[in-house]
Amino acid sequence: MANIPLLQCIQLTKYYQRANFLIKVLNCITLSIQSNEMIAVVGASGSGKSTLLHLLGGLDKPTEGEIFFEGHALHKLTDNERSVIRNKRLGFVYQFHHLLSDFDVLENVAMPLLIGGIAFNQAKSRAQCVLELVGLKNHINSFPHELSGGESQRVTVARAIVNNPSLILADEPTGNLDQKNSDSIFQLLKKLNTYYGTTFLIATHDLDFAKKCHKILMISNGKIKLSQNDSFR
Ligand SMILES: Nc1ncnc2c1ncn2[C@@H]1O[C@H](COP(=O)(O)OP(=O)(O)OP(=O)(O)O)[C@@H](O)[C@H]1O
Repeated sequence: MANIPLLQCIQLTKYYQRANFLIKVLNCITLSIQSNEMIAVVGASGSGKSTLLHLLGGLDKPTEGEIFFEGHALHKLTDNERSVIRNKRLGFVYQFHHLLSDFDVLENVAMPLLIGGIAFNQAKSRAQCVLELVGLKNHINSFPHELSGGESQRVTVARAIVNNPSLILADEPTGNLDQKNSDSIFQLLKKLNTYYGTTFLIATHDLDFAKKCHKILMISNGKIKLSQNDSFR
């Protein structure tokens, strides 16, 4: 029997309003993602990578089509219902780190747990474990402005995984990093994929990064092509 996909979208279409007309960014996309996959999303600038991630992560609603995540029909839920699922089951990693500047690293990472109603001490100790996992135990009391680009990105990854999500959507996670930091972020995501079974969908312009993922999803002219990565290592 075929596995039930972790995430599935059926005939997904997205239009945006631009001045007096509508632009169609995604055109009738159908896609299934199984647990444990690590998929790179590639395509030219403006092709719709972020748009796809936002729709699949329930941050925005499609104009047409259906999205199912762990059996939930995201397209039918209210904003509130989607945000509950996002907080519990999904993690997001952005290129621009979106760390809260008035809070230290530990508090930034603990924040999703605190928002989810977890007691402070428990949230803090879980955040501490995750920061050790991403190699930042010496920075738990640093503030975002005291971190390098690579360290900030590790904090973002730590914050994304603190809830133990089944799916992480990463938008240009290595966009502003040098090769060494980019490799190290890839190794970190790969470790989470291998040891914890976390599924990843990663929008990237970095083709070397993409070549190291299990599959590559190419967006062009509103359509997608998902292929097994022959050069997967
Ligand atoms: N909220 C919005 N309103 C109107 N148009 C939008 C909106 N968000 C994105 N777009 C347009 O949709 C298209 C796809 O944008 P998107 O950000 O998804 O592309 P992308 O592939 O992630 O680009 P990049 O690689 O440059 O980050 C672009 O033409 C963009 O201008």
